[in-house]
Amino acid sequence: MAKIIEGHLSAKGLKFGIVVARFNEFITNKLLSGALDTLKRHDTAEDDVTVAWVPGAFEIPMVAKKMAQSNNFDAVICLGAVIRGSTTHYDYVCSEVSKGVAAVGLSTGVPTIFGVVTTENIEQAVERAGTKAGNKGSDAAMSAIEMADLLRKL
Ligand SMILES: Nc1c(NC[C@H](O)[C@H](O)[C@H](O)CO)[nH]c(=O)[nH]c1=O
Ligand SMILES: CC(=O)[C@@H](O)COP(=O)(O)O
Repeated sequence: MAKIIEGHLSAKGLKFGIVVARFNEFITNKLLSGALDTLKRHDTAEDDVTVAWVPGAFEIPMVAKKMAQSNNFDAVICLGAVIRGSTTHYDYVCSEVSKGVAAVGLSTGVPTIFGVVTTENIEQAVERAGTKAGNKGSDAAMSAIEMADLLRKL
């Protein structure tokens, strides 16, 4: 019989860092609320959550890395909203934030969760920030809880 190791959704005693981008704050505030609400509903103590605001999604990886290296967090949740404009800027920001967040997780061993919405327009972003397509901040918090629990068991 194989030994199966799974992360469960109990966040009691776990510590979380959240990095959230101020750019498109009308969306990222909703992602943050979703993440905080989900952590709370899974028994995370308020004192066990630290939130750092950064200017835009491009800056997320640097602060996520600092948090992950601090040994103070079981997981780091990255929240942002990159919405396509009329130039190629969108592609550069998306590419850097996604690669950067992945690199932080792999290089530090601390689960670093990608809760950045990358959308073609504002409507798609609104849909993913607590309306018809759920709340990606809340989804990111669930992934963080599961991964933090899994990592402590491995
Ligand atoms: N256009 C978006 C940005 N752009 C700003 C960059 O993230 C960065 O802050 C700036 O280039 C300075 O280094 N950021 C987002 O989060 N969302 C966008 O839609
Ligand atoms: C995601 C972005 O880069 C965007 O806000 C920038 O818009 P634009 O390409 O029109 O400068």
